[in-house]
Amino acid sequence: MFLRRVYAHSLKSRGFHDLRTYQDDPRWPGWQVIVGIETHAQIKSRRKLFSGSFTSGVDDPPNTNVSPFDAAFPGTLPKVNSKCVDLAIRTALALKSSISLRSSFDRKHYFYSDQPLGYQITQQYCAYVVLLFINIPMLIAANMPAPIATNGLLEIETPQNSPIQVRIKQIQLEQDTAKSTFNPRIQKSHIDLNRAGTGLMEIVSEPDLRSPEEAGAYVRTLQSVLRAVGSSDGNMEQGSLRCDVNVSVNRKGDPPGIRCEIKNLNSVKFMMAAIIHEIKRQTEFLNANPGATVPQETRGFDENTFETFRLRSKEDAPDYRYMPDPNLGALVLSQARIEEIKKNLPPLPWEIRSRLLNKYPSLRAKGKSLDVLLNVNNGREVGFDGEDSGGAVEYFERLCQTPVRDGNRGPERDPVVLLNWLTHELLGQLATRKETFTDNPLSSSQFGELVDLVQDGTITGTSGKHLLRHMLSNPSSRRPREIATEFQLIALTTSSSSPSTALADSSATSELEILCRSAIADLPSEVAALRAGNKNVLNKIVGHVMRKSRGRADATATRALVEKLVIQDEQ
Ligand SMILES: Nc1ncnc2c1ncn2[C@@H]1O[C@H](COP(=O)(O)OP(=O)(O)OP(=O)(O)O)[C@@H](O)[C@H]1O
Ligand SMILES: [Mg+2]
Ligand SMILES: [Mg+2]
Repeated sequence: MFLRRVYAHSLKSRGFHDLRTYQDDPRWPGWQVIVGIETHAQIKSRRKLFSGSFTSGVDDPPNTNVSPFDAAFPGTLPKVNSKCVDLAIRTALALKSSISLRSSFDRKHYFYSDQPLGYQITQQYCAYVVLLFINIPMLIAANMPAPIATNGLLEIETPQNSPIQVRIKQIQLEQDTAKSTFNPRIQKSHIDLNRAGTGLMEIVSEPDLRSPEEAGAYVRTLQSVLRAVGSSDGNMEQGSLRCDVNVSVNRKGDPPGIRCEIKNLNSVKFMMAAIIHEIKRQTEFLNANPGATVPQETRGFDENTFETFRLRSKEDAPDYRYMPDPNLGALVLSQARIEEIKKNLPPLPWEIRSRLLNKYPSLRAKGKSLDVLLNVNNGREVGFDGEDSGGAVEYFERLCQTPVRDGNRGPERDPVVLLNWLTHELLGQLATRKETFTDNPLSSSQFGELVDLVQDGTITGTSGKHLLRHMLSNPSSRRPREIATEFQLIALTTSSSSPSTALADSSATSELEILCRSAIADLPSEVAALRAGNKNVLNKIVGHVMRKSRGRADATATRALVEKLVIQDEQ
């Protein structure tokens, strides 16, 4: 009993007090997987954390945004950028953390070419002097962890489970490093100091995740929170969000295993693949070495082989020689400042989600697409005045309104159809162009009209996608109907199933008939098979017509017409 209590206490002190009930996973039966994630999110501020120089985008020429402090010139001093602090407070409030009214900065020493100062300024310990009055006054230098926020909570959802509460251990402010690139051809390293000193938030989760899927959901949810509060772009591809993932395995009923940390993962896909490989590697090791524990290591991830590899063992772990930064005083926050930021906190993803579901109940079945929408909802400009330049959610809500065109009310729009077009087609095509929602040049009235044209049969779905591609490449204020007419995208239909549009005129009808007749002439053996009762070949004939019409033929109308013509010819 006593030992059990001691064991429970030791787990609790290591952050495991909330161990969830064991759930067997058929991919690794008998094993429990534990994952904790350290996320580094670049703070979305115009200036760096401790210097006045601007932060850089990916396209900035190397070494253009560098102050003497960023380049570690002797005699230069850091000065905290209060905007970065405010954004960290926003994040902490969104993650339901307790904010330290007094925190401090430390130096974490290591020597690397992308680290001009020879140390990184971060938040690790608080070495201030505490006066204790017991019998005689005692002076104690307390080494207390002092990050800006601790004890947070983030609720995540996975399709398999009910919502999971992931505890956030701490949020700390720190500097980003410079970037070094090695050119093997000329055997030279190049250093770009643009990133040096950019503000980062390290957000550390407790070991509350139990599968690669939960880890993926955690990072995606965190991304949407950071974007909603405007504290980070959270863009993994561009490096504004990077994850170190800690993985351990233990047999059912055993205490948690020894963790290995996989560094610097820059996509959710790679992170999940790294976890899967670690589970395989660690369980194989434990099966092959009964009674042993997994050696604690820091590992990297090879994006080509999808495997992790050893970087260093615990024994080789560097001694960072943490010490308080003597050039930076304590970071003292007033309750009033925190309250002010709280008052202006924009709605959080889960609040927006439930508001949208209330307004459009049919979206309940579209949970995944809704998450995509919330995740890209970062159109707003960062500012504390509550100004909103319009994110993806606002765009979607504008789309859902019944349009009034030329004084007439348009058709009622279906939120499910609009969400599909927005998340699959619009975001999909933007992604192939390496763009994000903020680059979308289509107004909500243009995009809404485009979807209306497809919905009322004026153009086919295929033509709708072509039209969208064209409008993304050639931004203008022109109406989609006008462009569709100019490019002859108007659907070819039969007169009997003519859509409610004046544009599907009789010439279009005859064009479809001509195309169907020529397909019948081109495919005699398929026509013979159709006559013999093989309905499957109909798809081939319809496909032929669709191709010849460059996607303008309406599939249902074409099907009916081909059948009719084949039967007619027979008679
Ligand atoms: N047994 C375990 N299995 C998996 N993850 C664990 C386990 N124990 C702790 N963790 C996770 O490891 C992470 C530890 O991060 P933390 O920043 O506290 O320390 P660190 O990795 O030692 O330091 P550094 O910031 O220098 O990398 C946390 O996310 C925690 O949840
Ligand atoms: Mg850490
Ligand atoms: Mg770590």
